[in-house]
Amino acid sequence: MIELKNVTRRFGDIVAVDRIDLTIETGEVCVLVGSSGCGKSTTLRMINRLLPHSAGEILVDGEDITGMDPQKLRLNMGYVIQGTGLFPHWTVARNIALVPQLLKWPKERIDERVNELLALLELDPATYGNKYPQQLSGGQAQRVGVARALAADPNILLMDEPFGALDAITRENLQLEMLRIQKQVRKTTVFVTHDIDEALKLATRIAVMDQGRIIQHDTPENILRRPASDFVENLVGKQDRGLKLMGLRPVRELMTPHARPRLSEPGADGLKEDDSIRLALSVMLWQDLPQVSVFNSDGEETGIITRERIIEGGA
Ligand SMILES: Nc1ncnc2c1ncn2[C@@H]1O[C@H](COP(=O)(O)OP(=O)(O)OP(=O)(O)O)[C@@H](O)[C@H]1O
Repeated sequence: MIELKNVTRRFGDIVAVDRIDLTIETGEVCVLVGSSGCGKSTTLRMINRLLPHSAGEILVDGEDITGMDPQKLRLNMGYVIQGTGLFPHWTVARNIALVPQLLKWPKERIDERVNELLALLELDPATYGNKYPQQLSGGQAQRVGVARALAADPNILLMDEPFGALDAITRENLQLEMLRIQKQVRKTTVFVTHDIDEALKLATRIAVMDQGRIIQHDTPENILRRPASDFVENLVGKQDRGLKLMGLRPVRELMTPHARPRLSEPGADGLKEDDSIRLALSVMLWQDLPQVSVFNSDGEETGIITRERIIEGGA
């Protein structure tokens, strides 16, 4: 758990972060969102003590970080930044091995861990382990950055606009990867972005910041349904809130289940129970279908979702 209590950071006369209180529970993904210069990165960098705070208290699992050895603190916090920060003259494998090496893990354990992480990030270890960062695409390099942050299995993951420089498709893929990985590894994560759609997709809770203050800290659903101010309402977009809410809900919630799962033809068309209702609607509109089949993770058809049901209960 991470707790910020009445935390302030000044740069000369500028108050970059202004008396914020924020609690991030273990296993949560807290996304800090807000316009440029509102204090997101400063907040993140105070948590791993890259920046000291000017006032207030920051606690990690109940312990005040001011009294901790900064190196030790950072070894327990993976840090991912935009543009990756990979060492250009080191291979991918050596970059990922950085923290385990600092921790003096035995070589075999490091090799095993590097391969395990490359596989987790869907990069073939034999193909990518010996490449250099400049031989990778932006998306691949960013995956390596995430692998490096996870290398020594830290409890906490700090991510500062990690996908900000990527094209829309790569970005979306990495967001999906991150959701998948988070299901497996459940790290307490603080993620900075200025993209509200990214925040809605990834967060268990969103902290909206403006001018150094946190103006709302809530679940994505509540941020959409009950924005605390005009600022938050404008940030989430007044008009397409209904669609954004549909994006948060899985098909499972509105499907009509079959009495028992049915075996399906290999490659049969349809949606997965975890797909969003927004995706279901999009598929139906695009293919002009009144309903679509829904499949479970074993590939069995478990029900259908209809256009009518979505319109009745979608948002
Ligand atoms: N090292 C520094 N020296 C002086 N002022 C700084 C420094 N770092 C940040 N600031 C100021 O503090 C404020 C908050 O900056 P911060 O980088 O935390 O914002 P941000 O929300 O992360 O913005 P962005 O999305 O543009 O990265 C800004 O006014 C910025 O100019």
